Amino acid sequence: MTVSERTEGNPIRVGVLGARGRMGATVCDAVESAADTTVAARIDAGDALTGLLDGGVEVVVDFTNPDVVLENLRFCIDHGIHVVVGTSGFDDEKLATVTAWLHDKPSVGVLVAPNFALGAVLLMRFAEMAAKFYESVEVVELHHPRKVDAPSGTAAHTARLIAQARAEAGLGVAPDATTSEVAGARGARIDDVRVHSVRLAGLVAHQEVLFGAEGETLTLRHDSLHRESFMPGVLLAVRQLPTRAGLTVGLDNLLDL
Ligand SMILES: NC(=O)C1=CN([C@@H]2O[C@H](COP(=O)(O)OP(=O)(O)OC[C@H]3O[C@@H](n4cnc5c(N)ncnc54)[C@H](OP(=O)(O)O)[C@@H]3O)[C@@H](O)[C@H]2O)C=CC1
Ligand SMILES: O=C(O)C1=N[C@H](C(=O)O)C[C@H](O)C1
Repeated sequence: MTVSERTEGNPIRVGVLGARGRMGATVCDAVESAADTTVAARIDAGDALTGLLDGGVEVVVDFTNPDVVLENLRFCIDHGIHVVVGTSGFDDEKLATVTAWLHDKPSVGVLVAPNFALGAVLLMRFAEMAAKFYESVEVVELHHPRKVDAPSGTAAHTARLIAQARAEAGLGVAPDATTSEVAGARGARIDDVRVHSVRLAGLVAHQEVLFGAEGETLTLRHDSLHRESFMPGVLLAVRQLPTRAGLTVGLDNLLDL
C-alpha cells in the first residue's frame, strides 16, 4: 500500500530497519506504544528488504549503519516508501545521491536527521546563532563505546553549520599556535572546525560546543541520558513524512523554531 492509498484513521504502517539494534528496538517499542502507528515489519542484518513490501509498510525508519543505509534508501525510494533516516554518516555527496533518486519518485519523502533529540536540535541552532560572535570554537562529542563511527553525525553536522555561519560573517580559521602535535591530539577538522570524540562506558550521547573570545567563553551542552530521548522526534517524523515529499535534512525543519 502506498501512502496515497492509505486510509485516514488507520495506524501508519512502519517498517524498522536495524530492528534488533539499540535504536531500532527502542523505535519498535515507541511505534507500538503510539495509538496512530504500528510496526508492520522488523528487518535486521540478513533479512530481505522485501519484508517491507510483504508487510505493506508506508514509512520506514532506518537506524542501521553508514555502510548499508544508502542501499536501504534505494530500495525504499524505488518502491515508493517514505523513509525516516537516523543512521549517521551523511555528507553532501550522499545527500546528492538521495536527491537524484528522489527526482524519479517525486511523491516520496525522505528525512535525514543527524539527531532526533529536541535538545540536540536546539543546541545545533544555538551554536549556529552564536558562531559569528566568537573567534574560537571547538566541538566535543561524547558517546557510549559501542558507537562505530567518529566523529558523530551530530558533531559533523554541527561543525558544518558553525563553519558556514563563520564564513558568512567573514571569520577565518580559529586561532591555534600548535606546531608540534601527537597525531589526533587536536581532534578532527571538519570545515576547519575542530571536533573531539570521547568514547566512555556509561555514556549514551552527549555534545558540547565551546566558544571563546577575549575574556569570556560560552559552553553549550546537551545530554541524551537514554534512547527514549530520540523517540518523540522519530514519531513526529513518521507522522509528517507521508505528506512531506522530497528530501528534508534535519528535524529542525519539522519543528516551529
Ligand atoms: N539520528 C539520531 O538521533 C540517532 C542516530 N543514531 C545512529 O543510528 C545508527 C544505529 O545506532 P545503534 O542503534 O546504536 O546501532 P546498533 O549497532 O545497535 O544497531 C544497528 C542494527 O542494524 C543492523 N543492521 C546492519 N546492517 C543492516 C541491514 N543491511 N539491514 C537491516 N539491519 C542492519 C545491525 O545488525 P548487526 O549488529 O548484526 O550488524 C544492528 O542490529 C548509527 O548510525 C547511530 O549513529 C543513533 C542514535 C540516535
Ligand atoms: O550512535 C549513537 O549513539 C548516536 N548517533 C548519532 C550521531 O552519530 O550523531 C546521534 C546521537 O549522537 C547518538
